[in-house]
Parts: sequence; C-alpha cells; structure tokens
Amino acid sequence: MANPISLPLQEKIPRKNTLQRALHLIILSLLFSLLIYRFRSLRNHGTTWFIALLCESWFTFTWVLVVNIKWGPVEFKTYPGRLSNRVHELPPVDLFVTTADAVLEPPIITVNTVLSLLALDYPANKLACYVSDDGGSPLTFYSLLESINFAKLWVPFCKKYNVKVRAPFQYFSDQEPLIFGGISSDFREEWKKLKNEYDKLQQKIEEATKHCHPYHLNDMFDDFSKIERGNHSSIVKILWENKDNFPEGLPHLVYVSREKRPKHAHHYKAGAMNVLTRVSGVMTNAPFMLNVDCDMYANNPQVVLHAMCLLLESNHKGEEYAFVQYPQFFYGCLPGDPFGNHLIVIQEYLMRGMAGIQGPLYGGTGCFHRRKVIYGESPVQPKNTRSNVNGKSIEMTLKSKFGYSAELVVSVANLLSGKNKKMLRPSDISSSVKAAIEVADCSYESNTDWGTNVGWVFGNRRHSHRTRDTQKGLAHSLSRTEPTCISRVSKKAFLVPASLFTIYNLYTLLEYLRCGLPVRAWWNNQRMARIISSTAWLFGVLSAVLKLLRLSETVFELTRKDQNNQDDDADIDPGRFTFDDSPIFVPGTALVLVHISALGWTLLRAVRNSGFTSRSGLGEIICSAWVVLSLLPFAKGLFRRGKYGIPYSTIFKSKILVGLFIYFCISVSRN
Ligand SMILES: O=c1ccn([C@@H]2O[C@H](COP(=O)(O)OP(=O)(O)O[C@H]3O[C@H](CO)[C@@H](O)[C@H](O)[C@H]3O)[C@@H](O)[C@H]2O)c(=O)[nH]1
Ligand SMILES: [Mn+2]
Repeated sequence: MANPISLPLQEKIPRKNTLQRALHLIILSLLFSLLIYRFRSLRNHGTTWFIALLCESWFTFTWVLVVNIKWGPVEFKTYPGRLSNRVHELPPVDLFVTTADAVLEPPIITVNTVLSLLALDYPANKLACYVSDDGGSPLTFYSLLESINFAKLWVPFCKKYNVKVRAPFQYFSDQEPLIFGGISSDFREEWKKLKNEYDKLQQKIEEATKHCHPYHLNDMFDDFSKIERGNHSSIVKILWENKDNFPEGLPHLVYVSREKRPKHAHHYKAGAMNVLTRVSGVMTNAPFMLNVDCDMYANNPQVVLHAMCLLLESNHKGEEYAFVQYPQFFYGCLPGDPFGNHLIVIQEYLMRGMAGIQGPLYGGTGCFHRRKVIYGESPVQPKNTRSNVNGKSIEMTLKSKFGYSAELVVSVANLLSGKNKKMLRPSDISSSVKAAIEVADCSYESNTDWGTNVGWVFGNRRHSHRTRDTQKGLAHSLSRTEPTCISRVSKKAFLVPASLFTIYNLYTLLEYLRCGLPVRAWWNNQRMARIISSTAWLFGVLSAVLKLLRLSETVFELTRKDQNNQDDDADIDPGRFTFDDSPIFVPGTALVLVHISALGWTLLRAVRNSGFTSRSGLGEIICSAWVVLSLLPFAKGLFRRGKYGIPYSTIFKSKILVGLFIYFCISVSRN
C-alpha cells in the first residue's frame, strides 16, 4: 500500500471542451476576416474611418483576449482526507470579515458570517477570526458579543452532526420535516434547542437595533460611548480568547474598528484589510489569511482544508501558490438571473480559463492569501535571500517598509524568515491588544510601503479590474450601434459579421446550457451585458478618466445587504427594472430612442415607397431590433410611470443627446 503521505494533495485537471474549442476557432477566424475586410475598405476612406478602424481593431483585440482566456480551463481536485494524518502540520489561519455600516449591513448578517467561520472543520486553536467594523458600531460589537454564547452551542453541534451549512440563518430556513426524516431523537432535541437559542439571539439583536435594550451601559462599551462616525480612535477588543489552546473549542474572536479621522483617507475596504493584516500580524501572525465580506458564509465546512491542499504543496521548482480563491455563489437569487449578477458562467468559464493560464484575478473575497505575499514577497522567490544582511539593518529596512511598531516588525521578521514554521501560535493574545491598537491608527501607514508595495494596494486593484472589463463592455455596445450610423455594407460583407454574431451567441448559449442554466438566464445575461456597458462601465470609464485627470476620487458605495422590508410596495416585482433620475440611465435611454426612431423611420419609408428597398438595409434593421430587444427594460421604462418608469427629466436629457448624435451623423455623412 502506498504511504498516504506521499500521495499528492491536489491535482490540476485540464477540462475537455472540444466543441467549445471548435466554435472558438471559427469565431477567431471570422473576427480576423472581418478585420481584414475593414482594413481593405479603409483604403478608400478618410480620417473618420481611420479612427473607426483603430477603435474596431482595439475592440477586436480585447474581444479576442476575452475569448482566448477560455481556451484551456482547468479544475483543481483536492484531497482533504489525505491531510487527516498530518493534522500536526496544519498551519494557523487568520480569518478576516469586513463590515462597514450597521444599517446597510445588519449585524445579524455579520454574525452569521462569523458563526460559519468559527464552526469550520479545522483545529480551533489554529484559527483566529478578526472582524473589522468600519462603522465603529456598538450594535455590531454587541451582536458579536452576544453571538459567543450561541457559538458555544452551535460549533459543537455542527461538528457532532457534520452540519453542511454552518450559517444558522440558512440552516434553520430549511423545512423541519425535511431535516427530521429518519433521524435520532437526540438530534431532534438538540436541533430544537439550537433553533430556539438562535431565535433568542436574533431577537436580542433586533431589540438592540430598536434601542429597546440599554446594552451599552455595560462598561465594555465605554469606548463606543462618545464615538463619532468617521472620527474616533482605534478600538481592538477580544470577544473570545481560546486560552487553553484547545483544538475543540472556539477560535479567538477579535473586534477591530480602526481609527478614523476626517482628514485621513481611509481607503475603504483595502484600508480595512491592511489594518486587519497588521492587527492579526501582532496577535496571531498566521502564515495564511482568509478574507470574506460580511454577507457571506462558507457553504462547505472544509474550505480551509481544501485550500491547504493547494497552499501546502509546491511544485518541483519550489514554487508555491500565492493565493487560493473560491468561486462565489449567491443566495436569495431571483429565478432566471434577470439582472445578470449570479456570475455562474463567468466563474465557470472565464475564471477557470484564467486559472489555466496563471491564476484568476483576485475577486476581493473568499480568498486565502499567503501572508508573505501580501508582505511583498514573491511566491516563486527562493527562501532566505536576506540572510546575509546584518540584524540591525534588517530591522531598519522593515521599519521603513512596515511602519514603526516594534511588535509588527518582529512579527514580519519571524514570518519572512519562516521562524513561525513551528505552526505554533501564541495562545495569549490579550497581551498584544496595545500593539494592535497602535497598528490600527490612521496615521500608521504614513511614509511606509502599506498600500503600495505591502498589503492591499490603494486606488486600487478593484479599480484596474473594472477598467479592464469596461473595455470589453464598450466593444459590445459600439459594435452593435455601428451598423446604423457608420456602415451600409454589401451583402457579401454582411455575411461575416452575421455568422460571427450567430456563432458567438451559440457559443455563449452553450456555456449556459452546460452549467445547467435555462435559456432565459442566457438571454438575461446577454441583455445585461449590453445594459451594463451602456451604464456602469461607461460611467466607470468616465470616473477613471476623471481620476487620471485628478478631478475626482473613486468612492466605494456600500451595497445594501438585507433585501427584505426595504420596500413596502404591494405589487413589487423583484425582476423588474426600477429607474430614478440618476444620469446613469441617460445613455441607455438615448440608445433606445435612437434605435426605435431608426426602426420607425425605416418602416415609414417602406410604407411610403410601398415595400423595403435595398437602401433600407436588412442588416441595419436586425441590429437595431437587437439593440431594442437588449434594452427592452429601458424601452418599457419609457412608457411606465413611478419607480418602474424612466423620469421625464431623464428622457429629456436623452433626447438632447440623440439630437446631438443625429446632427453629428448628418454632418459626417455630408463631408
Ligand atoms: O469602507 C469600506 C467599504 C466596504 N467595506 C467592506 O467591503 C465589503 C464589500 O462591500 P460591498 O458593498 O458588499 O461591495 P460589493 O459591490 O458587493 O463588492 C464586490 O466587489 C468588491 C470589489 O471587487 C469585492 O471586494 C467584494 O468582495 C465583492 O462582493 C463589505 O464587507 C464591506 O463591509 C469596508 O470594510 N470598508
Ligand atoms: Mn457585497
């Protein structure tokens, strides 16, 4: 029998996708013939055409990139069972949860996230959970404090019965009979008890939210008493300490609210992540860190073990994975994905495709990071390159990079030299609270490498990710509108884009069907791709330009997390689009108006000439109709009132835009 230790913990398996690849090749050859055709036609035209061509080549290029990324998708198969006799080798992991606003992100949601992490299948004395509260909310603090007592029952219950979903709200939303089918009376009793305890916890938090409960009179809340949002000193509080270093107990739980001052940029989530990195650095200094948003939960209790299968192994060159990221799945989804935000196909094809090349983009959440990589070291760099530098200068270098905290510098040095390889972790974290408070100060990062070469980059990665997508988005919207205004092409030339269009749609449809999704979901996503490119991405480009010109700063607007009771409308249809007078709806409205008018105009001319002439252009009609279909929610919005209708002011602005556009087209065609 093979020694289990020698068995690999993971396998990287390329996915077979012959049909996909065939379509892929056809799409690419069509794209290139289209481009060549356009190059040929350039010879006969002036500068406007040259600019159009330049744009088209660029868009084709980005399109080719996006399609090509999907060429060689891979799957990672991990064998956590093979770790079972290597438990002593398992490294500590620090778990980060970020929350920022107790109103937009109700504490019960954060509590569920935290509970699902505390109950993970991993030695509890090797986990530490840190919650960053950018809201500095006593309510969030209170809710977490209250959840400890529940966790003391919940965690053993989950482990005893091998509960799959360890976020109680989700677990208890299942039908009782379904759970109880053929199950012991012990379990039934315990289930009822836990459900009852969870209800009590929920109620306490609710009462506190409505201020029916003077919870804050307790002296644990002193730090919060005079707190002013966005203007307070840092708070670090240990909510629970696993003092006995007990693998079956509860992991450490630490509350962190970093210092905020009106004059100091706080860099939103990236800033919070850097504080968490430092605070955990001086407290537990685990070599790996998982970060999740406050509205998430682990849907598989073995996530850490699976991640370790990848992170603990290196390849024959000694290279290691920098990070391991899990795909996100969403709960509370509307059927048919009306807003195209379930991201199932993107994660299944684009992300796996990227994983096949080098690795996916960091999506901001659900990710295990190697701490030394976050500290600026490369995962492929050989270890101990700095051993010949004398001790003093190492300290000075580290201080200039990581800031003045002596405790942090020691922890960084330990980590980078691999000294904490012993996989031990201080069980007493209360002695490091003072150091933790210090590194959570808002001025701590001044004149250091935090936010540039160390930690989460400000400005930031989220941003570059967006701009990339923007280009893809524009590629679609321009190539769609192009036929109506620029080209009236011959039948033969129309064949290429027409087949490209058909095959590309088949190709994307295939992706949806293979993921087991309905055709409706495919259509909704195609539609949303057009809508997003004419709204969010377009404005994303504008804001990036404004930022480059230093005219404005990007801001992070929190998404509201509870979907219930924000609306008391009786006839509420959650799948329908709602509008307001935001300028973001102007381009979409204008596009719809242009194409409806174009179609109307063609129809009118056809009626006048009794029949369509060759000048009507079938291609143009199809393209315009496709745009209108894609933007159907806008077209409907033109005729609806209330929140489902586009406000008159928006329609008015769009009409001005359309007027300008038509004027531009006419003057171009005259020249
Ligand atoms: O000043 C801030 C602002 C946000 N957050 C936290 O950041 C997370 C994400 O914020 P959210 O409003 O939920 O943004 P989304 O639009 O959902 O963010 C998506 O896109 C982000 C950027 O790519 C990723 O970081 C997120 O994980 C991903 O869910 C939440 O936990 C927030 O509490 C902070 O901690 N401080
Ligand atoms: Mn979110």
